[in-house]
Amino acid sequence: MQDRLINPLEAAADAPDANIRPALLSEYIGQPVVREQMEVFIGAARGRDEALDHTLIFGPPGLGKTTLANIIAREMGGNLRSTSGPVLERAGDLAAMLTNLEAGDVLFIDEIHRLSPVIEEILYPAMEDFQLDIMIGEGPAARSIKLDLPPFTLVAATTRAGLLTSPLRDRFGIVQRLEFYNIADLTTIVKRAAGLMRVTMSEDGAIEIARRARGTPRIANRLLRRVRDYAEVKGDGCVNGVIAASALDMLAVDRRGLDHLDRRYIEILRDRFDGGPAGVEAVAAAMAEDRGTLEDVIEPYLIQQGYVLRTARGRVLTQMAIDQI
Ligand SMILES: Nc1ncnc2c1ncn2[C@@H]1O[C@H](COP(=O)(O)OP(=O)(O)OP(=O)(O)O)[C@@H](O)[C@H]1O
Ligand SMILES: [Mg+2]
Repeated sequence: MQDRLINPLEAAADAPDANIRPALLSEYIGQPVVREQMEVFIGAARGRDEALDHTLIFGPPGLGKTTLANIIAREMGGNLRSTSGPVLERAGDLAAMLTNLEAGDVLFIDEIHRLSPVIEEILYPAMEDFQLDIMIGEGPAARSIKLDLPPFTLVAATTRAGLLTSPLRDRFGIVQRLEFYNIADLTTIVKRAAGLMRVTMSEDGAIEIARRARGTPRIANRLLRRVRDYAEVKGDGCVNGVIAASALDMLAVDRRGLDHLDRRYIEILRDRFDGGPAGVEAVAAAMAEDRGTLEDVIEPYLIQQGYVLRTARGRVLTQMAIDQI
């Protein structure tokens, strides 16, 4: 996965993204349903001077979950406190975060599906009644204390909504699912980022990058940086359609936005499993990848684009995949 330029997972090299990450809902491109709903819910909560309901955001990596969490805090005028499921190991870790919140703050828990059951239990009363119920000390000296928490908003993100327990899921008043972006929205995202990065770019340059970004803003921004390098060295610095296309060809990102992992998945399903149906475990083993990577990172886009079907009997390649790959 390491060498995958269009790997949608976040990498250290994406750090400069902080400057191009949208800060307001009006700068959040695409996702019209999510944006419209959040405008209404945030507007209403602000009007009543209440904390926004707890919000769960789910969708494949790189589509803008963390970005949306930041925007919610900003639009609500609260502070954002961030943590993640795997980081919250002990009850005290969560208690410390909760007791430091001020009214109207947003507590952002990334990868909420990786929360331990103990921590989850503490979260329930905190979400429902803004109460913290914890045990202090051990053995005979142990006692339970109850603390009132200020009204806050829990914003949680996950790539695997299916892994959430239903009591946890049910405690979110707002659930938003992010979709892959279409070419038009990705083109706008690329143009906006290019503007902020002071890259000169033509419309067809932006479209070429958008087409190959696998429906994912993080990948679009990453490809933009590499194409800019190419334009500076091999051209006059301007990213036009021709420069973008030859840069992306050099980077082995194909015209459908598929990369070698996507193609390998399709080839394995076609050649070793006769096009399927094949169980996800079997395909993962054949690819020497884990099942989670297949389900989170590779399959969502292939399914959305119509290359692969997920059936009760397993994964099946569509005619389109057989014709094109
Ligand atoms: N709607 C959007 N409009 C413009 N840019 C966006 C949008 N969504 C995401 N981006 C850009 O894509 C980058 C990746 O988004 P983000 O980090 O929010 O993804 P994520 O869903 O949290 O991914 P992960 O699952 O890996 O945590 C951001 O830095 C931002 O620049
Ligand atoms: Mg994130």
